[in-house]
Parts: sequence; structure tokens; C-alpha cells
Amino acid sequence: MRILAINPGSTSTKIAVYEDTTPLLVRNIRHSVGELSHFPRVIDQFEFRKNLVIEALKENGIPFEFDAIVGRGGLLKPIPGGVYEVNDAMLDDITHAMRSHACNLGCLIASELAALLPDCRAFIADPGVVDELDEIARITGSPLMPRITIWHALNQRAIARRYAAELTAASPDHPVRYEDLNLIICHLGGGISVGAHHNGRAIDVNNALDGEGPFSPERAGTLPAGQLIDLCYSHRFRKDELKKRISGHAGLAAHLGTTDIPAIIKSIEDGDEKAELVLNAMIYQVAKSIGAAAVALFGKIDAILLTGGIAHSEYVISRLKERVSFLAPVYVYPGEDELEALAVNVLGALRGELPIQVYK
Ligand SMILES: Nc1ncnc2c1ncn2[C@@H]1O[C@H](COP(=O)(O)OP(=O)(O)OP(=O)(O)O)[C@@H](O)[C@H]1O
Ligand SMILES: CCCC(=O)O
Repeated sequence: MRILAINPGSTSTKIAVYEDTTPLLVRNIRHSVGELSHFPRVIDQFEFRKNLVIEALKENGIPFEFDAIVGRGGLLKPIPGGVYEVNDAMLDDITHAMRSHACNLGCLIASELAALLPDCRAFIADPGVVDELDEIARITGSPLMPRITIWHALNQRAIARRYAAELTAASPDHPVRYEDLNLIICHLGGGISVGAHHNGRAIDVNNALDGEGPFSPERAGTLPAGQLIDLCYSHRFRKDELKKRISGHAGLAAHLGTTDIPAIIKSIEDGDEKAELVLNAMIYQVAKSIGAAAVALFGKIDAILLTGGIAHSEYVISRLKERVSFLAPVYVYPGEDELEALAVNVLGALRGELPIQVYK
């Protein structure tokens, strides 16, 4: 089976081509803040990112022949995890999605490219709206605003399974499954999500997109509610501009004008005190969220797993470990396994080993 996996993130479009479980091509196409700022809305990046995918395949001599195309995404209604075939209900909900996120493009690009081929099917797997919250975690101080989650479900689960497989490989007589573990998993990407996983379910995890949790390279995280309301009524910003102050032009992008962690660390080394304070504040907020997840798990934690692009950074990881390693052993999985997870999920579905769910 030949599978094209497409993962549009907030700062990159990652693609991979798999022949069964063998990767034939893996590419990370990075997008600068300036490049993406030409597009008023994320959905407007559709043609741009789709063409980049086609160009990357051509440049690498990959023939446009696939059994399935799978995209990461999108921000649909809350649904159980798993593999879903793209259908009209999904495309309709994505096109009119209330929330803007690059992963919405994954579903749309997969669908459009698959339609160019006879017998090629389009899928998504474990989108960011996978919802397994404990009921107690949904309650906020306002009945008007129950909590929802939008998080890196695909990667957090893939990393959890990888950690369990590593434990099993180390002690084959004592096989361990993700479903046996209590884990805190922290995805450090353009957005940051921190999940408390209890026996294979994310019982609490922040809404990394809509202003909840730590701030991140391009998200505001939790904001002071009163000040936010005042800003809404200040006539200083239109609604869409204010939304960008929560997701897009927020976090490190708003404070420092860049989401590029290596560049920020370079300027800290060159003596930029503001960059140092802001980046350290982001690390501090991530550590506090890990502490909150520890409480959700009653302090019974097998491991803390740090993943996402920023987990490549020794500067960030060493400072995080300093604050949280008293809670549990910390393991680092830099980058993400999302492309492989997409491909493996779809391969399982095409082989009949995993159910293909229908989005309604
Ligand atoms: N080698 C590296 N060292 C430090 N930071 C890095 C490195 N590579 C990428 N990053 C940082 O990781 C962040 C992007 O992470 P990632 O690629 O996981 O995000 P994304 O896929 O664009 O968005 P998201 O994960 O939120 O969907 C950026 O802030 C980038 O600067
Ligand atoms: C759906 C992914 C969540 C995020 O980027 O914050």
C-alpha cells in the first residue's frame, strides 16, 4: 500500500510517503511568520500549502500514485479517537469550522488530492478534537462556558505507545501497554498541550488553541479574563484581530516577533534580556501545567514525556526538567511521530485491522 501523509502545523507542512510501513520520503516544509502573514485566514493557505506538497513530491521524484492520502485534522465536532474516512459532512464542517487551525487544511488537501486519482481514498486519524475528558474536568466557574479540548491527540498518543513499546522491549517478560500507564505528555510545538493520560485516556488536557494552558510560540494560553473583556470593548481591534491575539500573533510571536526557538536562544546568548525573560516565562508556564496534570493523576505518574519541535532544545528541556523532575522520571522525544502515526493508522484501516469510523 502506498500512502501519502500530510500534516499541516502552525509553523510547517510536513509530508511523508510510505510503502506500507517503510518511509520513502519525509519532508518538513517550514513557513516563516512573514510568509503566512500574507493570508488573512488559515483556510486561505489551502492552495499555497497544497502546491507545496505537490512540488515536494515532484522535486523528490515521487510518482503521484497512492492508495490513500491521510491528512491531520481537523477541528470538527468532539469525537472519539480513531480513523475516519473523509466524507461530505466532514468537509462541510471543516469549511465552516468555527476554529481556525492549519490542521483543517490536512483534511481538505487529502480530499482534493485523492480525488485526482482513481481508487484513492482520503482519511484523517486522531484529530485534535478527540475528547476523553473526565466529567469533572469539563466544569468551569461559568455554566455558560464548559471546557472543551483541542490538543495534539495524534502525537501524544503515538509517543505514549512508543514509550510503552520501549518498556516492553526492555523487559519482554513484562509487556506494557499505553492502557496500563499514567502519563503526563507535553507537546511543545507552535501550540503547547499538556495531557494527563490515565490508562489510555486523556482525562484532562488543555485547549491549546483557544486560550487555555501555557503560552506557546504562537498562542496566548490562559489570559486574564477581565482584561480580555475590556480589550474586546476597547474598539482598538476587530474581532478577527483579537482572535489572532489568542492564536497566531500571540505568545513568542507577539512578544518577540518570531516563533523560531533556535533564533531566540541565539539572541539570548547575544545578551537579549527580554528574549530570556519571555522564553523562561513560557517554560515556567509549561512546568506549572505539568504540575496541574500531576494533581489530575493524584500524583501517581509513571513518566513525564516531552515531545514536539521544541523538545529538540537543550535550553528549554534542561530548564523544564529542573522544575518538574521531582514529580516523575522525564523522557524526551524530540519532534513528533505524527506522519508515521497517520500512515500506520490508515494502513491498519485499509488492512481491516482497525475500524474505519464514519463522521456524522
Ligand atoms: N532543532 C530545534 N531546536 C529548538 N526548537 C526547534 C527546533 N526545531 C523546531 N523547533 C521549534 O519547534 C516549534 C515548532 O514545533 P513543531 O514543528 O512541533 O510545531 P508545528 O507542527 O508547526 O505546530 P504544532 O505542533 O503546534 O501543530 C517552533 O517554535 C520551532 O522554532
Ligand atoms: C489540534 C492541534 C492543537 C494545537 O495546535 O494546539
